[in-house]
Amino acid sequence: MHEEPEVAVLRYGHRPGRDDRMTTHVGLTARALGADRVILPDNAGQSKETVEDITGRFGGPFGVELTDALNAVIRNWEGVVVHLTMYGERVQDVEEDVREVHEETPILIVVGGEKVPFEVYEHADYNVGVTNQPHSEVAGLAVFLDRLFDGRELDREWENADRKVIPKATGKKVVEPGADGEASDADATEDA
Ligand SMILES: C[S@@+](CC[C@H](N)C(=O)[O-])C[C@H]1O[C@@H](n2cnc3c(N)ncnc32)[C@H](O)[C@@H]1O
Repeated sequence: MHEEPEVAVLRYGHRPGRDDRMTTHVGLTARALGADRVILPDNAGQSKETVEDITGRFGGPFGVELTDALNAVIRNWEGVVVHLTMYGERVQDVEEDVREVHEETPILIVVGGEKVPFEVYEHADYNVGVTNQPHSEVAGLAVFLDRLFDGRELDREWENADRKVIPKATGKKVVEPGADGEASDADATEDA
């Protein structure tokens, strides 16, 4: 999926303390569900560290950046800007359009925290609602990415991981990936 044009996620706003987990989860969700990088406000350094730590252990590639110029990131984006908001067009009505545009063009997905200024709505090429009900930036991002990639992100392979979870019906199995990327039984640890 990484030969496709870039998918970046911009976390618009961060209240230290109150938003720490949410901002971290925006980053982790962006990573797990197929985005190439997340851009966080510069007061979210702790979230950056956590997402980088997870990428170091569970694999990448995935980039994490801080910015002190959220509006400039949106204004200067060379591609399509999708702002996720409960007030937007229904995701099921625009997803096909967005997928087509993405075949040729990088996408910046903007998710808010506290109130998002109207300027963002105006600059966005698409304001998209994952339902028109209030919920969470993490939930909205997850559903949108899954629609964007049409589920392909679920089969993604991870590079340079120092551990890999082997899916099990019951219990936990974590292994060290072998040189060929395959797990070896000798490496297996239960309950890691
Ligand atoms: C807790 S909401 C607060 C939004 C705030 N009331 C405003 O007007 O911008 C935080 C973020 O979650 C996302 N969000 C919440 N509900 C959504 C929905 N139904 N569809 C898409 N995104 C949603 C948006 O990105 C929003 O900025």
